[in-house]
Amino acid sequence: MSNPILTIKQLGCRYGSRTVFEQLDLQATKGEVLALLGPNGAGKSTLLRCLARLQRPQQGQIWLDGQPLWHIKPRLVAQQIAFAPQQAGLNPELTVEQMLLLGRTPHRGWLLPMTKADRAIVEELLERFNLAKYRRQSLAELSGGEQRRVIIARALAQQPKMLLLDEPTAHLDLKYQLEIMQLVSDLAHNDGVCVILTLHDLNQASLCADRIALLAHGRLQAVGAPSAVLRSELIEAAYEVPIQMIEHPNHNLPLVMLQPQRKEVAWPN
Ligand SMILES: Nc1ncnc2c1ncn2[C@@H]1O[C@H](COP(=O)(O)OP(=O)(O)OP(=O)(O)O)[C@@H](O)[C@H]1O
Repeated sequence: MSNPILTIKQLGCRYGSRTVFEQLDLQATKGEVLALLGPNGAGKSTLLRCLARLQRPQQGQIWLDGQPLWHIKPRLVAQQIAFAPQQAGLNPELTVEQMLLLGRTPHRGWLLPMTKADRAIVEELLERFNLAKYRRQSLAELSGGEQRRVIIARALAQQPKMLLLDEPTAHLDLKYQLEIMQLVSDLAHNDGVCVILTLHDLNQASLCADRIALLAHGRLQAVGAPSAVLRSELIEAAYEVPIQMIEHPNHNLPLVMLQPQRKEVAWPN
């Protein structure tokens, strides 16, 4: 891989005596969308937290643009990496607008006033995420989907080189799911951002990721293009459930179908 922005070597993480994953090697480049897949508890969020420097791994190393992540000053890390977690701490004092302005902090420092450029970035995001009408409301007053949009918009306000999104489509209706998938693609392919996101919807991953990394049973099981990773033997072993693969009708991409036991009941009309 040429000039990776992110290099992970032999990474291992545990909580107490419980190992979450180990011997994890992975690289990512500018301008790519990398989806992290894996069953509940596989360690996807833990890995994202390590990359956001919120959690120190017990083993291995992470390099950002060739520098060991833990040797870079926190402010410089915050200028380059933005993390949108599954849930933001709800601070009832802060409005949606203030939350987004907070995203500009790494670029201006705590005590410096907002510049016109900071405000313009926040205004554009309020419009883009259809949040302008909620600008003076607190997060606690918003629905789950609206809160997700605020969390993602705040991360974008940081204008990072690497964007980490933990389940960005959770709680979103179809329109916003599609919008997030499109946004992720635009950020990577037009603006050159490296986007790493966790997803539970394997088909969304197939449709929006350039590469997929499959984490299960404490190890990275496979990394590669959707067609290389979304294979029945790999998915069935990772998720421990029988599936069937089909091809998307309009794109040359694999889709994963569940096979529930369904009883056909004839209801009277
Ligand atoms: N702070 C913590 N203390 C102890 N154990 C933790 C902590 N955070 C996570 N774990 C455990 O580590 C494992 C990995 O959790 P993690 O949240 O990283 O998985 P995940 O793949 O993101 O799961 P999900 O898909 O359910 O969100 C889980 O078994 C979880 O219970």
